Amino acid sequence: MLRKPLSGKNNQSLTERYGALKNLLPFFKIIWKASPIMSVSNGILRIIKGIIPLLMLLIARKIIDEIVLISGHQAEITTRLWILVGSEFALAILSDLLSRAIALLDSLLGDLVANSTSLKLMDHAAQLDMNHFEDSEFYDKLERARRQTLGRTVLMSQVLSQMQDAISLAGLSAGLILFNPWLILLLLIAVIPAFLGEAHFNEKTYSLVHGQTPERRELDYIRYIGASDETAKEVKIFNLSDFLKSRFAELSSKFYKANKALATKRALWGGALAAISSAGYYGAYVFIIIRTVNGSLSLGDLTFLAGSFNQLRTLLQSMLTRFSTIAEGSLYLKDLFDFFELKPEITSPANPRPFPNPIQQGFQFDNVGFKYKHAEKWAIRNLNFSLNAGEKLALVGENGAGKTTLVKLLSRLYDPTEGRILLDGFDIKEYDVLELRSGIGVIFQDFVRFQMTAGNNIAVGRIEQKENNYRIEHAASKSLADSVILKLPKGYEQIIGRRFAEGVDLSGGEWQKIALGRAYMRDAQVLILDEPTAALDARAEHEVFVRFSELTKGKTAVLISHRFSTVRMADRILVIENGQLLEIGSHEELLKKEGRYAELFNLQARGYL
Ligand SMILES: Nc1ncnc2c1ncn2[C@@H]1O[C@H](COP(=O)(O)OP(=O)(O)OP(=O)(O)O)[C@@H](O)[C@H]1O
Repeated sequence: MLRKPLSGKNNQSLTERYGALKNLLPFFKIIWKASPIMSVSNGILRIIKGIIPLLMLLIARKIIDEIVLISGHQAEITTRLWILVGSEFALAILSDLLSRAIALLDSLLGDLVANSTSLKLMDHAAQLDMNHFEDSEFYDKLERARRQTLGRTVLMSQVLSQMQDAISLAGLSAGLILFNPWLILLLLIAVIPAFLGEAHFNEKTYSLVHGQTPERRELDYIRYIGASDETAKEVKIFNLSDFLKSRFAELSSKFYKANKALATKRALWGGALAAISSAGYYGAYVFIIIRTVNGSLSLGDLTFLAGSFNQLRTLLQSMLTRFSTIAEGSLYLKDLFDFFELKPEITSPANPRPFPNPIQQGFQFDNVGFKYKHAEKWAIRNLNFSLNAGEKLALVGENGAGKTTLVKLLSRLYDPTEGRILLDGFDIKEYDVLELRSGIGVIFQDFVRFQMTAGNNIAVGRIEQKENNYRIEHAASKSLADSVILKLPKGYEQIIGRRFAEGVDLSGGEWQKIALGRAYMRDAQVLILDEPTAALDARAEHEVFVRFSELTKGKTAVLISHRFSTVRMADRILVIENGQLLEIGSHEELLKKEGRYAELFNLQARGYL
């Protein structure tokens, strides 16, 4: 849990901030891919919308001058005036329609972009190694990349609006420069201080949020354990609610204080800078009024200039402010692209060897050692043994001895830190990793209780066969899961687990029968069962074993168990201690040897283990 203060990361340098703008290019590629038609239409509509402000001001100027002209001589409205007013009206309607069409396109395109990015995120996360998932920095990256899905939709419309405003800006400034270039200078005085203020505070906000990611994850985690189906039982029994609440309050009040300080500063500075901005605007206004009173400008000119100056000020200010928000948004994009940059290390070779079917010789551990990332001690070291094709091997050892790690290495969830594992004489790295995993079925002791239908919970063993009801039901009957499922109100269609409406929870042993069903469903050449019967009652365990030889018939199998009644069914038993091989042999051989296995076996036989 949290140890360090909520200081946030140090400020980004200017180059780092604006350098992040280069991320906009790949971002626009993503938008383009989401829908080329919508992207183009959006661009065209915004160009048209960008020209309208200038056109409207020019017409307004002509209208005023026409009115002044008429009112001196005649009392009737001229056709020319009607046409001018009509044109302005038409432009106003067009502008409104364009705004709505643009908003619609933005939101549709935004949805498409958010969906495709989320899919890409899921896809990429699925390809990464287990190592990544054990790294807290990875989770921070993933979290930042995920959090910004909505922000990115906003970023897209902001960049497009920026382009649209740039078109309006170019038109209006041209008019202003033609009249008096000094007005542009006043305009800059009006907007630059406000922009610098905004830029500064955006940077501070980003740094604060960026630095708070680990704590925000902790906050989310506390919220989750405070109220979830999986934790409710222990939270109540151990009365953890106050403990969790106080941790939540402590963290959230730190967030509040840090955010409050920044928000207050931002408001104060924002107010002062806005006053400077108004002073610049009114300076220009007074200048124009004096020139009009002098008679150097017509009333139409006054309307045009005051209007265009005001619009330019608003435009520039929003563009500059938006620019720093865009720069900030691009920094978040960097988090997303950083995440996509993470590359898995466990990959298939360019020309993989065909996976043997059937396996001829089996696996061989050749001086295998493995250390988990960030761990000091070796989980497995100097491991030499073979797992012959068709053999049933049991792994025995105390908690933490390295049994599960060995299985993870065999299925290439990790690669050995030293030594190699051979399959039919070749390093398992020479085979296609997906084919290798497809040839191996592992049911872990901490198997996942998917909050899905009972049928799908078994089908995950071979998900491409999820429509094959016969195979699913057959697997369920072999693993004894069928008797559990038939009692459920909706049978195989019943959602199990408590997370969703109508979900029905199962007991630990019932879940285990479902998980065992996955092994039958998988029907792989190599079967690995990690504590397959730990939660089963005596009768169910016995029945599972009666079927076990059928399940593993003709297959290579690895069985991890602390129960010696299970272990003795294996052809050979490997006793592992502190990551090293201690003994290997058949049940009878090891008993005769009177080593560790015999000691543990006799202890259990006498009821001590
Ligand atoms: N993801 C991990 N990161 C760091 N160390 C780990 C990780 N998983 C396991 N270990 C460590 O590696 C060693 C071997 O663990 P492993 O899970 O293989 O033991 P095991 O024999 O399966 O134990 P058990 O009988 O309790 O299931 C232990 O010391 C454990 O703490």
